[in-house]
Amino acid sequence: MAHKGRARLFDALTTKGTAFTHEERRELGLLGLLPIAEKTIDEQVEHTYHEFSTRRDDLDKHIYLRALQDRNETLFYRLLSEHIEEMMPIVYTPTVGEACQRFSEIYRRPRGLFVAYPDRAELREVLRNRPEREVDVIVVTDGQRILGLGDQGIGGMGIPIGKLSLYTLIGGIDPARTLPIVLDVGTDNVERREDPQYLGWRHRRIGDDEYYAFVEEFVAAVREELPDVLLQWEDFATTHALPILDRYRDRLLTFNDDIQGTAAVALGALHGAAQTAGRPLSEQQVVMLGAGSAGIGVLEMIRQEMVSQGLSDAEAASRIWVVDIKGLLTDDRTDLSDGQRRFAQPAARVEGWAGVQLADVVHQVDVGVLLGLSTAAGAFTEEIVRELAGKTDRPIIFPLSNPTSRAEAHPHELDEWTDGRALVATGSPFAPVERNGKKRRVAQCNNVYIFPAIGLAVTAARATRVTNEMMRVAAKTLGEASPALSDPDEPLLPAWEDVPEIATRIATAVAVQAVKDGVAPERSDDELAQLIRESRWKPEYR
Ligand SMILES: NC(=O)c1ccc[n+]([C@@H]2O[C@H](COP(=O)([O-])OP(=O)(O)OC[C@H]3O[C@@H](n4cnc5c(N)ncnc54)[C@H](O)[C@@H]3O)[C@@H](O)[C@H]2O)c1
Ligand SMILES: O=C(O)C[C@H](O)C(=O)O
Ligand SMILES: [Mg+2]
Repeated sequence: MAHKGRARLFDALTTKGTAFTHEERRELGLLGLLPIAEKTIDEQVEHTYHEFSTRRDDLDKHIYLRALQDRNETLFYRLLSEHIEEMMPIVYTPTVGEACQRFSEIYRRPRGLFVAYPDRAELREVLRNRPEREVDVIVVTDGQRILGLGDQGIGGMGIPIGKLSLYTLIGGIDPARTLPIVLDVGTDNVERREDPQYLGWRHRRIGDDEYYAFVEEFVAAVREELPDVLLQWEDFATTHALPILDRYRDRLLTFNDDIQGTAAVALGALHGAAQTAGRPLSEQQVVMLGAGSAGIGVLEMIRQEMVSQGLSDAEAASRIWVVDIKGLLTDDRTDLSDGQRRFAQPAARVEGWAGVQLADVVHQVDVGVLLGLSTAAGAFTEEIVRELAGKTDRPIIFPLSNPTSRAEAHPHELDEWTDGRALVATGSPFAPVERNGKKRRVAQCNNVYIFPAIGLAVTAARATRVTNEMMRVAAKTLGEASPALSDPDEPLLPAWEDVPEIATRIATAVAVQAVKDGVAPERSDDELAQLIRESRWKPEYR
C-alpha cells in the first residue's frame, strides 16, 4: 500500500474515508484532510444506506451506488452484501438496462477500458493503460444486444461494470482484479448516434471483415498483456456471439455468459421444476420462444441432459420445439443457422396444422415446459397459458427475457391463469406472488447464479479453459441446491442471501471438474475447496 496523502484518500480500492483512524491519518499524511470524527464501517454502511433510501427512483439509486463504488469500493461491497436482495436489481438487471440507455447522460467518471475502433493501431497501448496491472476477470461487450434493449453502443459498458460487481459480491473476486471493457465499434442505434451527449464513436457499426479483424487484434493484445485472464463475452448480437465463441473457446480461458451461463442456470432451475412436476426432463415436451444465442444455448444443454437421462440425440431433439419471430423452426426453412437447424422439426410433423406460431404449437403438442428468450413482452398470453395449464398438472413456465419490460409474462399473471399450479422462474426480478394470503418468492433464473462461481473456480484453480463439463457441473450443483426439492412450495432457486455460499459450492465442483478435464493443475478436492474459500475477497478495511 504505497500511497500516502491525497492519493491514498482518493484511491477507491484502498480508502477508508472517515474510517481512517487518527493514527492512520497521522501515518498516511491525512491529518486535516478529513473531518475529525472517526467512523466505523458499520456506521458508514448505516449512513450510506440512509442516503440510498432517500433517492427518488431506481436510476437515481443506481447513480448513487455507482458513485459510491467509484469513491470507496470496500464500503460499496459491504453495503451491497448487507442489502443484497434490495440492491441487486439496482446495480444489475433491470435498472442497469436503463443505465445503459442513458449512459452518456449519467456519465460521471471513467471505469475500465474503452477500446475504440479509431484507436486500433494502438490497441496494446490501450490495454497497457488499464487501471490495475493484475486482472483475473474481464467482462467485455460491444454493446450491440444489451439485455432485450438492442444496440446501445458505448452505453453497453453498464453491463460489464454491473456483471463484475457481482463477480465480487457473489464470487468473491478481488475488485482490484476485475476489468470491464467495451469495444466501441460504432452503433446502428440512430437515436444514440445523433444524440449530442453521446460519448461513443459516432459511426455506423463496422462491417464484419473489419469487425472480426478488430476482435482478433483485441484478443491478441489481451493474450499478450494478460495471458491467464478469464475473458467473458457479454451481450454480443447472436450473429457475432456464436462465431466468436467457436473461434476462441479452445484457444483461451473464455466463455460466453449469454449462451453458456444462461444454459447452466436454466438447467439448474429445471432440475427442481421437473422434480416438483413429477416428470423428468426426458419425458417432457419443451417449447422455447426465441432462437437467438441464449435460446439455442439453453436448448443444447437441455438436449444433452435428456441424452444423459437415456434418450438418443434424435429422440431428445424430437421433444424440443423452437418458435422464433417467423414461427416454428422446421427443416424446410432456408433461413436457419447451423445451431438452429439442429432443433428444426421435420416439416412433415406439422402437416395439417392451422399455423406454426406459439399458440399452434401449444395447441398441438403435449407441452410441459415453456421457456421464453425472445424479448417479446407479453408473448405468453392468457389463452396460451390456460391451454398449457389444461394439459398438465404443474406446467413449467419460464419467461426469461430481460429487462422487466421484455418479459414474456409476469409471474402474478401466470399464477392467476394456472390457479397457482405453474412452476415459474423469470429472468428479471419480480415481487413475490400472493395466493391464499401466502406470499411466495419467485425464482430469478438469471445467469448471475453461474458466472461469479465460474470466475471464482478458474481463478482459484488456475484453470486454462472453461469446458462444457465444467458448465454442466455448475448447472447440476445449482440444481441440487433448489429449495423446491425439499418443499414444492419453495422457489426453484436459492435466495440471494444464500447465493455467495452456493457460489462457493458451485465453484468447488467446477474446479474439481477442471482438474478432471486436465485444464487445471492437479490438486485434491479438499485442497481446491480450501483454496476457493481462502481466495474469496471480503469487504473489510485492511
Ligand atoms: N435470464 C437470463 O439469464 C438471460 C440470459 C441471456 C439472455 N436473456 C434474454 O434473452 C433475450 C434474448 O437474447 P438473445 O441474445 O438470444 O437475443 P436475439 O435477439 O439473438 O434472439 C431473439 C430471438 O427471439 C425471436 N423473437 C423476437 N421477437 C419475437 C416474437 N415477437 N415472437 C417470437 N419470437 C421472437 C427472434 O426471432 C430470435 O430468434 C434477451 O431479452 C436477453 O435479455 C436472459
Ligand atoms: O444481464 C442479465 O440480467 C442476464 C443476461 O445476461 C441478459 O443478457 O439478459
Ligand atoms: Mg447478457
